[in-house]
Amino acid sequence: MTNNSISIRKVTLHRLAMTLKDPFSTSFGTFQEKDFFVIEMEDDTGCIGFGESTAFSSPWYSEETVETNKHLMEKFLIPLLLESPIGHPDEVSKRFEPFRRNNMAKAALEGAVWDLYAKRQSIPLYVALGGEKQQIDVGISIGIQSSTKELLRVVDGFVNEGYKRMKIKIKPGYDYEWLKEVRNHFPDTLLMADANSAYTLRDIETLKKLDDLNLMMIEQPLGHDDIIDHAKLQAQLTTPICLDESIHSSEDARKAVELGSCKIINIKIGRVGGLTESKRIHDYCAEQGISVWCGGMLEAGIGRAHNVALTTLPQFDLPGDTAGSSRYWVKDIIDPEVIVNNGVIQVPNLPGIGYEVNRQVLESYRLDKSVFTATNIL
Ligand SMILES: O=C(O)CCC(=O)c1ccccc1C(=O)O
Ligand SMILES: [Mg+2]
Repeated sequence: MTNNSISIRKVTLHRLAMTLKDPFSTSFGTFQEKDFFVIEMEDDTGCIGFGESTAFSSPWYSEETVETNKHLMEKFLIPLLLESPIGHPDEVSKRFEPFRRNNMAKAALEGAVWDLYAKRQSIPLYVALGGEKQQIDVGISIGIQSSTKELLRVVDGFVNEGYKRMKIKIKPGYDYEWLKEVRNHFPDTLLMADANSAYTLRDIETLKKLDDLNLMMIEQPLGHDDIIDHAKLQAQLTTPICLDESIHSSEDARKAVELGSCKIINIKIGRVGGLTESKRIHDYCAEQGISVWCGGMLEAGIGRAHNVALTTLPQFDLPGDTAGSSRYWVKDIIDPEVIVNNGVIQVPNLPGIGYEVNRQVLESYRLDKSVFTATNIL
């Protein structure tokens, strides 16, 4: 270990409950309450880094939940971080490797180490990651609506706000006809669909019809754990398939690309186990000429800031789902909030994640707090 290595002295888990301004519906369920952890990590010099957990309360996007995140962090992952100094944030995912999966629990802690690492050097997190962009283009993800009229109204609002592309959630019975209405009203808008695994190959005729709508891509139409059927489907569609749920690592990305299961990958830091693995997928996709974009998990400000930093890497060549704080929250936990102007976020040139955590607001949402130090876990 060099004397630059990071000795973590204290990890605080703040458990927060926030309520979305509007319910958000997908093919698998409706979200309004968001329960998650803010990870506060302090080193032996008093420097502090922040991370945010992305699992939901129910295991319907992936098998992880807020409670499994808590279990993994408290019992297995935090003790590993407190055990010995860390030379570089890239070592964190390596250190977590003995424990299978649980990527969102790992990513929440790893994100705090990355922020801490950047803050110790007084450089922005995006610079520490090797990012280049000073501003990033973003789109928005639109949940399932009650009527086509309502869907058109919502799309119109976000088009007028300047978001760079509209992603519309679909499910069987809420797909072609609904999207055709949107396409007819917005002939030149960049549109895509996200099925969250709601279809099977038996639905191929419906999925092929979507080829008429000039969609940028269809995200995760088939099984959450599938790359075989997606390859069969991609061979029969002109619209590119983008994988979300199926990709948990750079190895998954390689296999999916080699099989022809997708032409685009949605990178979510939580789903793939952290920023180091996100970068690895990014680098592989850059080599292969595969487009990537940054997905979202309805994050509060800290998770959102991590997404902004990651998106500055060059192969993030399509607008992601990182909408502004005000799309989700009455009051976000960071100052300033993430602001989107005409579909563009200005990347902050401040140390670490580049946004201040507002302790007063954080505490107003806090249900619980637990503290771990090198001594009290022994
Ligand atoms: O606005 C966001 O943060 C992304 C919203 C979104 O599409 C989503 C929200 C919850 C669970 C899964 C997904 C998804 O990308 O599939
Ligand atoms: Mg998705």
